[in-house]
Amino acid sequence: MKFSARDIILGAMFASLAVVAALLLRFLGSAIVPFSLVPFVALLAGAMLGGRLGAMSILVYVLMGLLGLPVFEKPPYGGPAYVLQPTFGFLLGFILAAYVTGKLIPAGGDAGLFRYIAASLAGVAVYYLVGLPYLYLILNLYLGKALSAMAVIKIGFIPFVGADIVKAALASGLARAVARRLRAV
Ligand SMILES: O=C(O)CCCC[C@@H]1SC[C@@H]2NC(=O)N[C@@H]21
Repeated sequence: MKFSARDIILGAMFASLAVVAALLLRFLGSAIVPFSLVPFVALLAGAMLGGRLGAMSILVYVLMGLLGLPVFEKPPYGGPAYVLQPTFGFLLGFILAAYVTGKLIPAGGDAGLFRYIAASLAGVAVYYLVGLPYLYLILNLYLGKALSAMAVIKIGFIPFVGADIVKAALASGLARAVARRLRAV
């Protein structure tokens, strides 16, 4: 897999944006599943950089955290043991979501807004499909909470899905506007 200097700079920028997005909302407290702006960054990375580079940028963010940098939103904020946090599945899901979102948008910057929104919504579906089963497994099998699937949906999906659709729409609008501007120059 080859990346140009431009790819590396863009990937690093989006990894940094994910860090800023996580740090910005730390003050919200330590709910089991926090409100997060990282999904917005992941969808934007996929839509703007394409599947491969978008996913790579979010992978770099997740690896920074796993290596011990305090870049995640919830305590303990980083380190390898974060894989046992109930929300770690969402972080894995963001990598895949960036990939899927980017792959569903044709390169070249002339896709319509509907295409961007559909691709971003597919990305939202992807991170929930990874994040919710992971949340269920960690809460039940590791933390011994005995929660039903419905209870997990009430903690990890219902409070957030509306705002996540808004994030997908905003990421789509921004990515398309930037692509059109770049095509015009
Ligand atoms: O940093 C973490 O530990 C990941 C947080 C995941 C939060 C999830 S992502 C889907 C849903 N939308 C949000 O705004 N928060 C949750």
